[in-house]
Amino acid sequence: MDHQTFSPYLSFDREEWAALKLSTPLTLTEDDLNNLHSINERISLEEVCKIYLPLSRLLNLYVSGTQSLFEVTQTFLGSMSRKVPYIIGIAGSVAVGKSTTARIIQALLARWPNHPKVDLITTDGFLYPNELLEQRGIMNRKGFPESYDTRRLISFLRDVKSGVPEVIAPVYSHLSYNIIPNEYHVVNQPDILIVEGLNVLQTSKETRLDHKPQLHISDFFDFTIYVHSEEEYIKSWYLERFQLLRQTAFKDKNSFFHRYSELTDQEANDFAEQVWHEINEINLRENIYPTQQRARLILEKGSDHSVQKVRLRKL
Ligand SMILES: Nc1ncnc2c1ncn2[C@@H]1O[C@H](COP(=O)(O)OP(=O)(O)O)[C@@H](O)[C@H]1O
Ligand SMILES: CC(C)(COP(=O)(O)O)[C@@H](O)C(=O)NCCC(=O)O
Repeated sequence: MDHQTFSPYLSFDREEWAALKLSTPLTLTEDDLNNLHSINERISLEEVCKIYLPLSRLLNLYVSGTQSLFEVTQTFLGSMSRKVPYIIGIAGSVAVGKSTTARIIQALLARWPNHPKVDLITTDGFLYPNELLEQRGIMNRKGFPESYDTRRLISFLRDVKSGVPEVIAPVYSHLSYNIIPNEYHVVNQPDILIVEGLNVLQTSKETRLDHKPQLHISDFFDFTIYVHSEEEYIKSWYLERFQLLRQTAFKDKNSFFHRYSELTDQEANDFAEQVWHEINEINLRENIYPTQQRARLILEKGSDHSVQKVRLRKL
């Protein structure tokens, strides 16, 4: 017996995983490809076919399984309550590619007939506003567990999972580097909700004083994905993205980082390296990477973002 027999995960290399596309009835149209390229122009057709189509097939089977389970429960109860959204969580480091992965999955899942309405939110909307982070002296801890209004996120997830219509999520702007006052994303009973963020697999550290049972963010997910890569690659993607934003979004006078658009490339790189080392790298090591083994599926990306390995929990 090899070692894998005793792992909770089944492990697939790129080609083994690609073969699982099998009879996926859907092929990509020109429009689909344009849509995916508007998410990220560097996504190749090969990557979509080998990695993301099999993944959408697997997710479709899981969603269908849950929908069937819902129907048998309805038969058992003799009632007709509304089905509740299937929630997929996507976790991983800052800049590992969570939001790109989430948007590709959203686009592909929406093409299956049994779940056309796929919504997506990011947990950054549940960060405390900068004013509050400053008051608490934790502005340099953005993304750490204490920087999120976890109670509010849990209550949002509980409402969505209870079938409540029009549940609102606050919205974060990377441009203003803050929560946008009075702006909300309304989640209105989708078939599937994708929730993407650093913290989706985290459990709360504090113990409730009243000893009542405590809910964790991860309690609400039907399926969870952890996007993994080597720290060295993730750091380089972070630095690249920072340089790219400097040439685009940071030029905007309303951007929090506007002053960095005037720096030399070297100065900007030094600044981004500092933010990486002092905030995001520490958070990855202390609070994000340790949650990896709680995911049902792990995507491991190589230096060019291509997925090299997929690990799927046996149950
Ligand atoms: N599959 C991919 N192929 C090519 N580039 C990617 C891919 N995924 C992410 N990127 C790039 O890597 C950087 C980080 O990705 P992003 O999705 O913004 O990360 P996160 O949401 O985890 O912070 C971005 O510049 C993005 O364009
Ligand atoms: C907003 C973030 C915490 C990401 O949050 P998420 O959407 O994963 O919940 C992160 O992008 C961030 O801004 N980190 C702080 C350090 C930095 O400026 O990169």
